[in-house]
Amino acid sequence: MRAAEDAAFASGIAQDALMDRAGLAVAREVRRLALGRSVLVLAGGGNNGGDAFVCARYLRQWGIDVAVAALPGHTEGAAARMRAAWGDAITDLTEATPRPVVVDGLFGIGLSRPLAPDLAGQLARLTRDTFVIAIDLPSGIDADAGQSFDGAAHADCTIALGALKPAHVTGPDAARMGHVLLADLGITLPDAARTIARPVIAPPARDAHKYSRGLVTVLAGAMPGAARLAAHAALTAGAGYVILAGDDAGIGGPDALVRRPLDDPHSLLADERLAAVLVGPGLGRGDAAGRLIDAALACVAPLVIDGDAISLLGEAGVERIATRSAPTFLTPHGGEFDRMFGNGNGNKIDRTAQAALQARATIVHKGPDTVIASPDGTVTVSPHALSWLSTAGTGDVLAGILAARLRSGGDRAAAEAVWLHSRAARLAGPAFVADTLVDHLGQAIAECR
Ligand SMILES: NC(=O)C1=CN([C@@H]2O[C@H](COP(=O)(O)OP(=O)(O)OC[C@H]3O[C@@H](n4cnc5c(N)ncnc54)[C@H](O)[C@@H]3O)[C@@H](O)[C@H]2O)[C@H](O)CC1
Ligand SMILES: [K+]
Repeated sequence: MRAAEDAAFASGIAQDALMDRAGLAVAREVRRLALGRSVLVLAGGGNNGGDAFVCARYLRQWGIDVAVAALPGHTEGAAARMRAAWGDAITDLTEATPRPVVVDGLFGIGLSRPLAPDLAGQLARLTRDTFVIAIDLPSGIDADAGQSFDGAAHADCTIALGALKPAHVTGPDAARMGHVLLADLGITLPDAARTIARPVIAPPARDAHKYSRGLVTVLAGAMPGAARLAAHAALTAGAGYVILAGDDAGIGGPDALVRRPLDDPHSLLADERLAAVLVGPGLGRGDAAGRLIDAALACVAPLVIDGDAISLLGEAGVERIATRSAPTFLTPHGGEFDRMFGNGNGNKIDRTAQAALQARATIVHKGPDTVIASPDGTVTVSPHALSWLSTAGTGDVLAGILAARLRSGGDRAAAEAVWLHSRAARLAGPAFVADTLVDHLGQAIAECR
């Protein structure tokens, strides 16, 4: 955002004009949301406060009852000019009284440390039992989502200026934003991370057959139920033919699943018609698991690696994955990700993007926020998973959907899979078992027209 602003200034856009756009965009939303109620605008000393003064000026101009409480501000620059242009009463934060609608314009992306306790206390006092609209970010939040500070504000609605920042979509503070709206400032932004959108999934071609739709082989291990669940999800999510390979994989599951023994995994995976191989769900961590992983890594088909397989491969697996000739997809949750890539610094977006480059693989880093990063640098964030998804088996379903989407989804397969999985969870309603997700995949796909 800083770079985009600098480029806009260099191209001749005046800082005052940009601040006016920002403040006006906020004022329009405040007018819409306040519904005639009186408004208290909190203004900080920097540019976030500058936006707040612009907002207050427009609200006053539109006849809305608005008061301003501010921190001491800079004496020059755009923010100081906006403060001067307000030209009306300004109270100290400690003397301000709450109003039904509070606009939080204390700090935005310039925040570099936690709010001082007395300031955090004032902010909490003024935002209790009021409708809070945050300018760019609730004050006290690290915009880069690198860390989570004590004393940060919360909002009912956050108006992100120009672009979503990492904290809007990832990390624990994403839950403090309320409803996030994005205001266009009319400046050019680099092609950075995107949030997920409903994919378009075409029906199979008129002359489609089971192999053109995609042959998927799922390798079963110590807990064959997990592999069966993944295989069932793959069948339902659009694969033409699904093989469930394993010693006792023959119990239960749909009759359309084709069962194969796993006595010779190398020749099983040598089938040139394979659209995808999935290894990991319920694999276990014994010697047999290691041999299956070796066979899977050696095969020339696109490969999805999930669960135990990621943990078993660990750090040493990164290089082995990077040297594969066919595309590889990893679907770790946080713990599995850390086991393979370490739990280094930075937010989830940056860490996942870095890992994708290292492993030359597409990584679906799961959690309440799922980050999908490809080796070509593309990043897609799915910000708000349903917390009901946090049960055993839902990851197996995701891995199966992903394996199924690889043939027709190509580069978009991972985003398609995450969207379908998340949508199926919403359709399943609360308190479902993972198996139930599979029953809702058809409806989720039907929505992707
Ligand atoms: N650049 C522009 O013209 C526009 C920016 N927009 C808005 O500006 C903010 C970012 O503004 P900035 O001045 O860089 O920072 P803040 O207003 O967020 O912070 C001000 C200032 O406060 C100091 N500071 C940092 N942490 C603390 C703390 N914990 N306690 C006290 N003081 C702190 C630090 O010196 C900061 O510089 C952006 O979010 C937008 O709202 C607009 O988009 C329009 C154009
Ligand atoms: K703010």
